[in-house]
Amino acid sequence: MSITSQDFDATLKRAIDSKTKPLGALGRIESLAAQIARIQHSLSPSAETCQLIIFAADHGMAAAGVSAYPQDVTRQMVLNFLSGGAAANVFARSTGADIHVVDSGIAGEAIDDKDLILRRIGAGTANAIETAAMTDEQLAEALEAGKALGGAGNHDVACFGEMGIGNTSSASLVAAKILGVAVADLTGRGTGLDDDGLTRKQELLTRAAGRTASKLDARTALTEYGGFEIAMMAGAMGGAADAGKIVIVDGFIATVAALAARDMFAECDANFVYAHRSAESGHARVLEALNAEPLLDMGMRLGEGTGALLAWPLVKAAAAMLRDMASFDSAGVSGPA
Ligand SMILES: O=C(O)c1ccc[n+]([C@@H]2O[C@H](COP(=O)([O-])O)[C@@H](O)[C@H]2O)c1
Ligand SMILES: Cc1cc2nc[nH]c2cc1C
Repeated sequence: MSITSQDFDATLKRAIDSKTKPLGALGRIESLAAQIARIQHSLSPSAETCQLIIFAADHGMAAAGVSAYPQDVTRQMVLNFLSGGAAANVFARSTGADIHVVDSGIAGEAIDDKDLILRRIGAGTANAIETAAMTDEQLAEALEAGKALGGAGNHDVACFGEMGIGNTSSASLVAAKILGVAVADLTGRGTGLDDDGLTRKQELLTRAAGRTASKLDARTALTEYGGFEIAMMAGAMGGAADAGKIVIVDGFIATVAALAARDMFAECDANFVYAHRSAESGHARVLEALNAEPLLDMGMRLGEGTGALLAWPLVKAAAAMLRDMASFDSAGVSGPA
């Protein structure tokens, strides 16, 4: 006989409330544990193993001057990931997560490195200020490749990160079109534009947004404005959720991928845990639209999945709490008077 979700929720609440602590005293760790238990349909859940996949790609828009850094930095940072020197590598080592890097469409020749996963959709997107960033076929290919990568392997936890100069512009446009809001309201400084740079970015993105209707479905928004890494990450989030993994959503760009995934893949968001509130100004608004309260607020705006990696220990601890903590009965501790 199968247990209904109502029965499961009641049993789960009893299990959490019977742990040796005052009722509710572990705060958000308790709701996080409940979410993980529902994802795994288990009162002994596990979040012990974690994989970070970083998707890297370039953006035609970068040439218009929407970023504080040159496009070459995407490729240079991928080489840095491959030699283990980036923040994502350091955090993966310090938390014990596995890390993989995917070329989703870096400009120029493909990088020749045995550790780099090649899923190149193209050598960067077209300039989305003037024209659609990618074709329908390219979007379908990126979503499929992402789904397969996100669903593979047997880690309990999947973190997805990105690297792509210009991708805050792409993410702001995709989010604005899915939510039907003005892109200027979701436009921030990215890697660190000054005031003049931000004004110019807002003007360019407003021009780009003017090419299409004010509200678009996720697939059209990704085709018009998405990056290959953002589309692949959205697919990976859907694939990982399908495979029953806990998905930790990183910063601004990753949250926009989650917003798109939610529109495209039914019920995947039940598996999403939002890691942190990025300092990128549009992130708070997108999180609000998702009704998501992230675990951390560290003033970070790096990307690469760094915020997701820092949130993993909280996720791991929440699962361990439910699985391993003694109950009042088993420990012989008195309940409330
Ligand atoms: O994750 C975030 O919230 C975040 C916020 C701002 C910037 N980034 C990173 O910075 C790059 C994009 O910034 P930009 O200014 O080139 O659009 C890209 O590689 C992202 O990983 C990431
Ligand atoms: C140096 C650098 C590292 C990054 N990591 C993610 N986005 C980045 C952007 C820059 C510019």
